[in-house]
Amino acid sequence: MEIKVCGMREQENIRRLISEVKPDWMGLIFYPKSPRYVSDEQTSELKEISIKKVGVFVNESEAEILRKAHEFELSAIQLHGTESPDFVENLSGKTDCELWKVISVGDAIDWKSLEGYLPFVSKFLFDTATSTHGGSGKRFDWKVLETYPFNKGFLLSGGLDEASAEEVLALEKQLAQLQGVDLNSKFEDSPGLKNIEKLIRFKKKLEHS
Ligand SMILES: O=C(O)c1ccccc1N[C@@H]1O[C@H](COP(=O)(O)O)[C@@H](O)[C@H]1O
Repeated sequence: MEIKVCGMREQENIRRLISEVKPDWMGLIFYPKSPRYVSDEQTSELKEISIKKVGVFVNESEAEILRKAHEFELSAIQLHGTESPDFVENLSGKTDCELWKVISVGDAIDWKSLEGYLPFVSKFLFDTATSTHGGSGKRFDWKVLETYPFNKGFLLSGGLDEASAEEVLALEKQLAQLQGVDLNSKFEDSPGLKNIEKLIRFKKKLEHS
């Protein structure tokens, strides 16, 4: 099970994340309205760090996404807005980064509407639909995923906390396409500052259950 820790930006916090938690991915949020926003001033301290970085974008222009991907040496681009399949197709021709499309989940998911993304994305990421786009700390009802019809892997997101580990493992038994989890606001002491001890405990629970 992969672990992505999102919304990182403080140097000492990142150093501890890499050495003590060792997640598979670290997320940098490039959505200006987010309290976890990473600005261009942080480029030099964040580019050359030894972990795969995912840039999180919300309805950002293609040029800006490509610029940030280059500047911050991203391995993946997480499209967290209402980006269309055409937008994702165009972007896929211009970058070597993995593309992840976020699906905002309300009461139900229209699986047909995801088909257009399939050739261009490495994975989907399911998050709770909210007006802030993400980082809400709110969970959706995971039952809607039980009818997931594709082979494509996905990450589970939206309000995951320490207590979610057992349920995540139960869902993994049901759905082989569940590749990993995305951890964010429920593991924070303040926006953008993760509680390393909570992350370590969560990872241990995933590994030892
Ligand atoms: O965290 C944010 O501020 C944010 C803002 C806009 C888009 C995405 C954002 N974060 C992503 O939100 C999900 C779920 O986070 P949470 O666990 O509910 O806090 C996660 O994928 C983050 O990458």
